[in-house]
Amino acid sequence: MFYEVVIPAAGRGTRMKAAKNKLFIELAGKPIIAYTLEVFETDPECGGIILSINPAEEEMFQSIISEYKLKKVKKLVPGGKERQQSVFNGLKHIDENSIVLIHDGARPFIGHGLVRELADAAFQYGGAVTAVPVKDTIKKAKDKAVVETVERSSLWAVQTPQAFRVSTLIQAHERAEEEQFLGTDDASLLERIGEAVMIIEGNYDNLKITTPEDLYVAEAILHKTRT
Ligand SMILES: Nc1ccn([C@@H]2O[C@H](COP(=O)(O)OP(=O)(O)OP(=O)(O)O)[C@@H](O)[C@H]2O)c(=O)n1
Ligand SMILES: C[C@](O)(CO)[C@H](O)COP(=O)(O)O
Repeated sequence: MFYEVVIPAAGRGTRMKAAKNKLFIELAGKPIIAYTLEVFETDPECGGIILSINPAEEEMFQSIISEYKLKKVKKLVPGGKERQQSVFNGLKHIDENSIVLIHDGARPFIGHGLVRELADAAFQYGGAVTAVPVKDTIKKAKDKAVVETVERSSLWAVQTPQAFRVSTLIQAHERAEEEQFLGTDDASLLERIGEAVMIIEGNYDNLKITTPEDLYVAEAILHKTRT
């Protein structure tokens, strides 16, 4: 299934506590964002990439695009204050009759197989996310006092890519904006307006590089995939 992708890359990386956008941090000599972009660059089914960025970082992104010969990056658009706004800004540049994938710049370890499964599922159902079964016991708490233990068998830790029919996702974003709803992922915007979202089981390697210790894990995953 032919698709386009929006990559939100305009975050500040607050939790990484680095002096720069965490997407410029290098793993084995290559910036994190270059790994992420290369997955889509090398997938024949990907028609184009829209990158949402902080305009102050445009030169850095352009230099990575040129160094890694990323020809599918069609446009750099300004990101927003929140991830949701960065995605919405990118979405405005995607053909409304197609399938779009939304994928965090900070998740470099995805493969073509999963990407294609998601695009196919979005064509069939409207929305699809990749997720892994939750491994820990999850408790709800108020002021650190436990309120309840949530039944784990139905819990999934949701990742990106998330794939959608473009018209459905635009409608969901417009409604969220009108109603000032801010979600932590795009699928939640579909869920709240009653649109279907299917889960495609992914893998635990699809790490979102968020905090400093994630860099050690990322190096290990990279090493594993190269040996
Ligand atoms: N206003 C924002 C916030 C986040 N992102 C992007 O969304 C993805 C997931 O966000 P996260 O991992 O939370 O990144 P940051 O926002 O950079 O991190 P933090 O929340 O620690 O500041 C990242 O690729 C990030 O660049 C974005 O495009 N625009
Ligand atoms: C969309 C997401 O990757 C799903 O796991 C995640 O929620 C984005 O990161 P954030 O830390 O919530 O911005």
